[in-house]
Amino acid sequence: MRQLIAGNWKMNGLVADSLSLARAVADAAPGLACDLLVCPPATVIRPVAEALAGSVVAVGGQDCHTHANGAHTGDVSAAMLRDAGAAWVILGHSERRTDHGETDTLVRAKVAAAVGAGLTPIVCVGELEAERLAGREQEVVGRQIRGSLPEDFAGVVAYEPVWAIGTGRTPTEADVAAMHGFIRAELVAHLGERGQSVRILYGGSVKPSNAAALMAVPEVGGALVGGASLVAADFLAIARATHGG
Ligand SMILES: O=C(CO)COP(=O)(O)O
Repeated sequence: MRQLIAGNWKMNGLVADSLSLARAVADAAPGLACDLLVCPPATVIRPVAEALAGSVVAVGGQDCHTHANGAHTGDVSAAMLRDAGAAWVILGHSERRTDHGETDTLVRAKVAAAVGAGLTPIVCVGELEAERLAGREQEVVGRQIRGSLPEDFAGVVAYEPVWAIGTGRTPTEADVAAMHGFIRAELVAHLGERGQSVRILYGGSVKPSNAAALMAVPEVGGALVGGASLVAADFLAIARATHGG
């Protein structure tokens, strides 16, 4: 399966800079051997999606509510993301889990809402540094997978160790291999045969300098890129580091 390079722009981007970033990615996309996705803030999804219409670059949101509409001030539903031009949505990012107290149960409900609205979910899992130091990373990630993914899950999983996000630190390739192998086994145990075809992205300080090594690790199906996705040249360099298999 082709690797997926997804950019999580987080809370960054006004219309003008978002459009130039999106266009720069789209211009280079036809020559790349991976799938490409950008996830801008909700306010610029529509202009970015319009600018990318007809390109191979997909657009996603960064969160959605569990309900399609209603009295939920400040929230955005999956149907609204879809209506704005998104086809994907990131769910359960550690920043959502930390900043907004999101639980596995809530993430699971959001997955159902996203799929119901026609979006493909990318569900994020990953341990805190203290949990890794205590040797509990597989226990934590296994619990997140079983709690956050419905049994009929057909999206993407992103392994993002919380301590690697925005820090410039990454796990060793051996640690990534061990965790992705563990996640694959958990997916198959939880989802049956369908668990074999779920792409497992790595996220956390992916840069042009480390992308080739990380993307070559077995069971790494691509990357979820934060900071480096805001610079077109860096995001594209990461995309060129995929193995296109
Ligand atoms: O959180 C991330 C992507 O969702 C990773 O962020 P950084 O690439 O900035 O570490």
